[in-house]
Amino acid sequence: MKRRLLWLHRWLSIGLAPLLLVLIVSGGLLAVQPVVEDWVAGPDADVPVAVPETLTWLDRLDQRQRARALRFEADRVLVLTFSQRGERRVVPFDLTTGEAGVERATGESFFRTVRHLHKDLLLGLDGLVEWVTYALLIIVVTGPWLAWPRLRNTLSDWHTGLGWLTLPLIFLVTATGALLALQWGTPALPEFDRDQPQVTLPAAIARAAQQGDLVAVYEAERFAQVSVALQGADATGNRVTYVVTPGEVARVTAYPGLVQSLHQGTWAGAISGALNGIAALALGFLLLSGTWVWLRRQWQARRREGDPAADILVAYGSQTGTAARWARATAKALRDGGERVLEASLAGVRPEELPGFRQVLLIISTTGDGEVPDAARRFVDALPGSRLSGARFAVLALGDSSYRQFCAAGERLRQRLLTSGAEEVLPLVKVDGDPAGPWRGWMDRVGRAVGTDLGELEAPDGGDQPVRLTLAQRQQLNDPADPDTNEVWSLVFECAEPLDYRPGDLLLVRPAPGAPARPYSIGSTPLTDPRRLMLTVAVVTRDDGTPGEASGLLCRQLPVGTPLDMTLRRHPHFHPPESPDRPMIMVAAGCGIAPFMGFLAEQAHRPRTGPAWLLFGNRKRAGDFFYRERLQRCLEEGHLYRLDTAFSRDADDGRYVSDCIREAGAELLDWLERRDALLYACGKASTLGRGLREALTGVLVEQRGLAPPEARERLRQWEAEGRLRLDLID
Ligand SMILES: Cc1cc2nc3c(=O)[nH]c(=O)nc-3n(C[C@H](O)[C@H](O)[C@H](O)COP(=O)(O)O)c2cc1C
Repeated sequence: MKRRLLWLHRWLSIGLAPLLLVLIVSGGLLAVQPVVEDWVAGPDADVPVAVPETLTWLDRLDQRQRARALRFEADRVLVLTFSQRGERRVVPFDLTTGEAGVERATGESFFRTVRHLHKDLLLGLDGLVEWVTYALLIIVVTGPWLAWPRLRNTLSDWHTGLGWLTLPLIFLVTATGALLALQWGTPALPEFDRDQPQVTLPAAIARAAQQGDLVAVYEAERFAQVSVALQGADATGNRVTYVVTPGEVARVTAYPGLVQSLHQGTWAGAISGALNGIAALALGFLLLSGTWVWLRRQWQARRREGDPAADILVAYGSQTGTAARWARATAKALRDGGERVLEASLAGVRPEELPGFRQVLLIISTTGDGEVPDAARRFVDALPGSRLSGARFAVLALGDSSYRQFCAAGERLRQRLLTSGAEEVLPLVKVDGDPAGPWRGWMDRVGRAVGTDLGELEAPDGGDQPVRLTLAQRQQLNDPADPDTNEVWSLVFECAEPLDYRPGDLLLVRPAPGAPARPYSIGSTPLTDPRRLMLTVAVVTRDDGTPGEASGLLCRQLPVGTPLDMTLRRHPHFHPPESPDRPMIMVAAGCGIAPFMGFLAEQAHRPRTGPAWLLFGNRKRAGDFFYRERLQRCLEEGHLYRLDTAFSRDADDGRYVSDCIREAGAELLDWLERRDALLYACGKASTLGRGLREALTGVLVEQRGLAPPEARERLRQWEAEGRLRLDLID
């Protein structure tokens, strides 16, 4: 329901913005018209002038009966308006002397134009104005259902806050506008024949006095070619309005009527005019601020790293950061060669964008059992059915031939691009292990394909680093007596040399020569002790009940005190925030807590003002609440600002970490959007990965009124911007 309302509110406003703006600005000007006119011309008469005296003055001052309008003002001034050959003249007469004063240049013709603009856009489009008025009423009425006001200094909160604050006023002017469009509250005018001779002002006044109860006059004006509308008073001093047509003298009772005077802001003189003016200002602000917020979001969604006018796209799909690092080196080499390059994660690219580039270079790794990295999955899934003729691409596929499906993700990407009609400009290059050599060969051909001399190529810094570590401690974290829990160990390794790494980097363990390496997140910081490094490892159980090779080696077979050769790999995408005041949210399921113990250790050593919030889920509070005491201490010492837990197999809980996200949705969004927090999540792709995306999508739908596709798009955008960082492995 809320989604539909938001859809209506947004698209009616944006679609009709120019027309709405014309109506709002012209309405605002008309609201202040009486005040401006009083200021230019002087206030109206307090007392009407008797009919015989009015007729005498007209007889004296306008013998040829040319006046179009008359108006008595204070201090005995009679203003006559003449129009001759399309030109309006406004002449004031001092009734004490009978002399004509200086002709006035009133704002009347300006306001007449504005009134026309307000009623029919100067083009006779009163039907269109009518529909736009109903649309504006829908926009105003749907507004309050979309968000509560909040006292925060962002443009979108000003939009909501001001909308709520001025709601009675803006509702009044729009609802009365819609009623008038429906002909409610407008006076019923007598029928008349436009071919009849014109009724003059004195004739109209005389007839209204004879046939009706008019005894004194405030003002009169000819209208609709042959008629006269006049305002005066009856014998008891009550205001009366007459419309005198060639055939009829009609006393109009409903004029101006409550609806009309509410809409025009004339029910309480200058004050009501000012209130309507405020309503118009508020509506104008709401329209512009709402549109601006929307445009800004659109623009942000398209923001990428690099040159907006780039004609070469370097895009990557990376699970643990290698492809991203080589993509960066690729982009840098091309930029150094004078090319205009856009560098982006495939998480932030749509297939239909590819034909817009002269050349598309794709670097993609394979993960899991021949799978596409998480961040690139959406892109690869969207390829079938895309029409990409005109797109020119080359793929560098990273992989490891010890896996059964060597470079399968790169092959799948290439195949789908070809099927969609894209043209492959260089043959696919498959990388086995270290990309340095094959990358240089590929770049030579890339340079030739784009016609640039790439010169000296710079391989990325911080490549894999071989390390020899000795197991120093091993401690089981789950309760071995509880068969409901997974076997998880905390391992501490020592190194003879100080190690250079950051929490979140990876330690690759190859259990036997030729066997695939397994990555483990490092959960310590060199700030505590540069010669020690901590891992949290779950024992993988294979279908036949035997443990996985790498996890079995680390948790069961490797005796304490034994050295092991491993590889340290940078994973900069999953480091704690660089800026010390940037808040961080950590979402961990099971042994996904691994890197965050390092984040918290770093938090304790670096003076940081940005708070840390951990959401942790596992099976049983008593059996596998990993690092419980240490987390408790972090809370007490203030390194952890908040800890939410969920235990799915406890009778008194039964929640998953994704439920924690749903429950804390409003606050979580506040951290992400207003406090510019980073959200990290670590766990299994199949469980945490899916649960987290669904929960965050649900929160955006519920809290921000987005449609699910929009919410998913927002997540994709956050992932592409690096606000949402996932380390998901199966
Ligand atoms: C858990 C895991 C699974 C992998 N699965 C495959 C695979 O199925 N096929 C393959 O060729 N390479 C596989 N690899 C090797 C990676 O593709 C290779 O290490 C690559 O350089 C990683 O790049 P990235 O850091 O950008 O994800 C796997 C690596 C890991 C850590």
